[in-house]
Amino acid sequence: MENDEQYPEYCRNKLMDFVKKRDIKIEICDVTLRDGEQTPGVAFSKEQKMSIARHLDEIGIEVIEAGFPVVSESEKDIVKSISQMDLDAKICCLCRSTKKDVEIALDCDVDIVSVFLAMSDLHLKYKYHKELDEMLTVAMDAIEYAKDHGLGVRFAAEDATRTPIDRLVGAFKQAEERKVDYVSIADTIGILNPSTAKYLTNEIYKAVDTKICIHCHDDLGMAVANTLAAAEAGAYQLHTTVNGIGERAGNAALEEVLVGLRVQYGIERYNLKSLVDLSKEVACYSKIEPAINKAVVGENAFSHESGIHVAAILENPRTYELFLPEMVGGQRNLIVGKHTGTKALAGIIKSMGYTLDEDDFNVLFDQVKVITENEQRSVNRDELEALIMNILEVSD
Ligand SMILES: CC(=O)SCCNC(=O)CCNC(=O)[C@H](O)C(C)(C)COP(=O)(O)OP(=O)(O)OC[C@H]1O[C@@H](n2cnc3c(N)ncnc32)[C@H](O)[C@@H]1OP(=O)(O)O
Ligand SMILES: O=C(O)CCC(=O)C(=O)O
Repeated sequence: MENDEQYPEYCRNKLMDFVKKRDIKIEICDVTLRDGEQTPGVAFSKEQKMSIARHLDEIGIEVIEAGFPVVSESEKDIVKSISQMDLDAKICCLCRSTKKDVEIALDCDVDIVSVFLAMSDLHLKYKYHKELDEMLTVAMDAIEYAKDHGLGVRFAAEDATRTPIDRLVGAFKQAEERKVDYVSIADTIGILNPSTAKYLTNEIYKAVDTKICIHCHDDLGMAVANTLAAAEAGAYQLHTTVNGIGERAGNAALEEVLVGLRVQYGIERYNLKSLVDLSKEVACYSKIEPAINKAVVGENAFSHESGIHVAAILENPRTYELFLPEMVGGQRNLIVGKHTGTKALAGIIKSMGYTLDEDDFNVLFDQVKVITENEQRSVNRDELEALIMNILEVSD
């Protein structure tokens, strides 16, 4: 394989030079330990949460949402323990729009509280059974209380993407008067697409001077695209979870957002080398394996079987890889299957230390085709070696 220094680890999307967008000035707030843990059936232990937090910090994640302390005494203890880990990342926790939740957060020594409030008609009517003004008054009181106690504050508009924009702007302005540090656009039910993510973020960007957060759910499989589209319109804090875990279809996947930031916008400051390890860790603790074809961290993210692809990859992997597996701590797998070609098979057996004469090679190639087609599967390296040994024995 060619090791050509002129190619970097990844291919920059040069088409981005033609796209109209704001300067990408961003930070990441990873919410794996809070929204990620809201995945049905997931409950991380204290040790697991602390280990994930350390890993996120090593990657260079700027803000870690450590939990929702009002959930339980144990959750409160975990959030406090993470706050005391002395990480570079700022530690944030979730609070309803109540003083009580902020008081509990204060006990946890967090840097930032995320005070959330839904303002859509549906949520006001069926969840709170209250008028907007009443809810907003309580929310602003909670925000003032948090600010008075020296906390950083995010005012998060739950279900923002089904809330009238003027109502959203009005509430954000009230929060801004109270000097909140961030306002958050939460796409709670995942209705956005990249066009509307850009439109809504742009409207908020024009109306307020406070940093904007974007929090996307993946109900239509667009959470990562929506997050990046919002960043192009001026969103500053991008919310992610490892492996995209979270409520229902999950959240914007950290690994995809980080690689997206690098490939699309050239943001290189995050240490991506441990993304695959972190994914495995979270998969183990959450007991949820990412899909085999999941971008960046799925088992097939760097697997290749097709003869034409493998033949080219053997010359230079960049022919069929947007970024090299080493960039994210992954590994390339060349698979022997129905679609394997002669160059690929020759390259693979050579890498295993074998060379066969033409007749033996043709026998091996035919055997591989028969097995993979009749049994509808690939051939692993042990089996391939056994086939080779058998052929060599017969021809001796
Ligand atoms: C979009 C999001 O992800 S929001 C976060 C969602 N996460 C979770 O719910 C996970 C953890 N939740 C829990 O452990 C519990 O639901 C708790 C501890 C938060 C609350 O438990 P309970 O006191 O038993 O209340 P319950 O869950 O039945 O109902 C929620 C209450 O919170 C209120 N509430 C919900 N959101 C808010 C808000 N943003 N601000 C103020 N009150 C709120 C509801 O109106 C309801 O109040 P009510 O009890 O007066 O009717
Ligand atoms: O916007 C936020 O910071 C959190 C909101 C949230 O979790 C949601 O609405 O799904």
